[in-house]
Amino acid sequence: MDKKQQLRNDMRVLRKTLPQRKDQETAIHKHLISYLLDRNHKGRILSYLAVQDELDLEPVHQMCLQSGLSLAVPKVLDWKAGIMEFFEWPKDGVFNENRVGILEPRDTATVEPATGDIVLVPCLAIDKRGYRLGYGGGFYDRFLAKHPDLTTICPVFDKQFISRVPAEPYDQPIQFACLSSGLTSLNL
Ligand SMILES: Nc1nc2c(c(=O)[nH]1)N(C=O)[C@@H](CNc1ccc(C(=O)N[C@@H](CCC(=O)O)C(=O)O)cc1)CN2
Ligand SMILES: Nc1ncnc2c1ncn2[C@@H]1O[C@H](COP(=O)(O)OP(=O)(O)OP(=O)(O)O)[C@@H](O)[C@H]1O
Repeated sequence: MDKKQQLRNDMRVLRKTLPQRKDQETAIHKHLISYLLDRNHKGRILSYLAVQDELDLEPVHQMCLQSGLSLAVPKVLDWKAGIMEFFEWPKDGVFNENRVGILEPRDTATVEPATGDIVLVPCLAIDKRGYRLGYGGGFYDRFLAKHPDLTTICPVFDKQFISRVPAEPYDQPIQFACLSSGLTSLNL
């Protein structure tokens, strides 16, 4: 098994037994919400709907909807080619479950990302250079390569912030990690 796959397996196991998971999650929500409100962000938030033991961003979504911030989540368009796009949050609450159990908007419009939009990127692990480990589909790498002018933030549990993620030439580094201690700049 290659290094990346081994690390994926290890991080999936680790994610199941995180210490103070709920406390960390709550702290991360607070930091993200303050960041979005303090910056008076007017663009879109491109978030994700948690699956398995992923960090759940529900309170952040609630804040976006209450504050009138425009919120979108991904929908996989082509599993083989690793293509996803973002779709507006459905005000009618209608989602479909995709083949790996992730909820995706059913009927809403696709969004064309604009400069400065904020992407909250799910990950299994991230390092201080901003290299991230996902499930291996290359969905975010392809999406971010097409849209280099977005602000990227990985919300992560402390144990997911690791010393080194093996990086490939196509890996798109992430700009910030949001940990329970706050937002930290990566890629330095
Ligand atoms: N919440 C969330 N949404 C997301 C992503 C994500 O990482 N998290 N994605 C980020 O890319 C895209 C979907 N990509 C995914 C790719 C593989 C698996 C996954 O669980 N694969 C299983 C095999 C499951 C199966 O085939 O039945 C595995 O790897 O074991 C999940 C999401 C778009 N939406
Ligand atoms: N911009 C790209 N163009 C073509 N292929 C790409 C691109 N980015 C990634 N890939 C392909 O996607 C595959 C998976 O990449 P990687 O292992 O980095 O996924 P990941 O970042 O863990 O997953 P995800 O982004 O879905 O969460 C690689 O085999 C790679 O060849």
